[in-house]
Amino acid sequence: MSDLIENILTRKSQPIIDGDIALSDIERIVQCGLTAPDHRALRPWRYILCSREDCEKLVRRVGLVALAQEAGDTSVEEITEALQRLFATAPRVVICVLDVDRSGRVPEIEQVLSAGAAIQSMLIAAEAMGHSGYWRTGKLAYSPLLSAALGLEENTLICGLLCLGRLQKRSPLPAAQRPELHRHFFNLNSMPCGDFI
Ligand SMILES: Cc1cc2nc3c(=O)[nH]c(=O)nc-3n(C[C@H](O)[C@H](O)[C@H](O)COP(=O)(O)O)c2cc1C
Repeated sequence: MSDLIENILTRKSQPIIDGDIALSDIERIVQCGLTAPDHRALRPWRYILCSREDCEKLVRRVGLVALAQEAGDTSVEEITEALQRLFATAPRVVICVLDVDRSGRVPEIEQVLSAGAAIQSMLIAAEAMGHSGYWRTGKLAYSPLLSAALGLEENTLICGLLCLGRLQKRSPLPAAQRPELHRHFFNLNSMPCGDFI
């Protein structure tokens, strides 16, 4: 089996990653994301790299946005805590955003699928390079405060906070963790027909 297939089959997200990775490796990983299938070549994705040192900067920006928008203290606290928790899990976070093209040329769902495909490619690339990753969303991805703090427009979605780093020792994929093929993959002849036949 090729290394690529083996990498995909044994891929495992790592929730806590400690070691940092070189910027050149992150650029390579993002380059892999940019090969995602993309209907009509919209190129709707953007990737914002943040390091642990950027966490406080983001927290400050969120505070300023909240002040300007007169948003409640609790939402600032929630986002601050979520940011601190996020950066405690990994040294680098790539914020994966999708600038949704609403011209109607490509349905939004296809743009979201493309953004997801790009993130999956980045996860696989990171692992193939000996690094680790974890795809997160949670309240941060859907926080208008964080979006504003990042200067994102209204038509922009945060599709993932891709945590990246290097582990001293990666935990292996536990046996039988992956779904069984026969539960998800069917032959047309084994599918029930509707009444129309
Ligand atoms: C769009 C998306 C968002 C996710 N958000 C979170 C999240 O916020 N927190 C979390 O613990 N796992 C999240 N996950 C799941 C993990 O990234 C991971 O896939 C899961 O823990 C299973 O591990 P595996 O990738 O090794 O199979 C998300 C997955 C996807 C596809």
